[in-house]
Amino acid sequence: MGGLWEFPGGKIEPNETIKECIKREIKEELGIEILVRESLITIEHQYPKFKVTLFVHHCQYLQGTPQAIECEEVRWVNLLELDKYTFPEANYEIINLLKSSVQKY
Ligand SMILES: Nc1nc2c([nH]c(=O)n2[C@H]2C[C@H](O)[C@@H](COP(=O)(O)OP(=O)(O)OP(=O)(O)O)O2)c(=O)[nH]1
Ligand SMILES: [Mg+2]
Repeated sequence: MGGLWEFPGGKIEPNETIKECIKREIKEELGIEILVRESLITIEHQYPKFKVTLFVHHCQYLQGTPQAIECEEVRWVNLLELDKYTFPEANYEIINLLKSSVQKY
């Protein structure tokens, strides 16, 4: 979404599971291998012009060096640093949940 930071991911293809989709998108967008783990949350969000359902999973890094293959820039940040970045509206629920599920810093 123009000018905003996003978590890597993308649209599900026919005959693909959510976990397969996440693994494929992370490979396509960042060039790294991950293990897709448990669901964190599913969010339905209505933007002014369209509606999305975001299936958010915990993921474990396996191997590779993250590269900005399909975006302008990639950054690996911790939860505190996330506050410095502007995300699409639907993402704030994810970020708040991540923060509340981690021991207070
Ligand atoms: N990837 C991603 N998409 C998000 C986030 N937050 C959010 O609202 N979205 C929305 C924007 C898009 O409508 C949709 C995901 O689309 P996408 O642009 O990543 O899809 P894609 O990788 O398959 O890309 P494309 O084939 O359309 O170019 O979800 C986020 O943090 N990451
Ligand atoms: Mg994408």
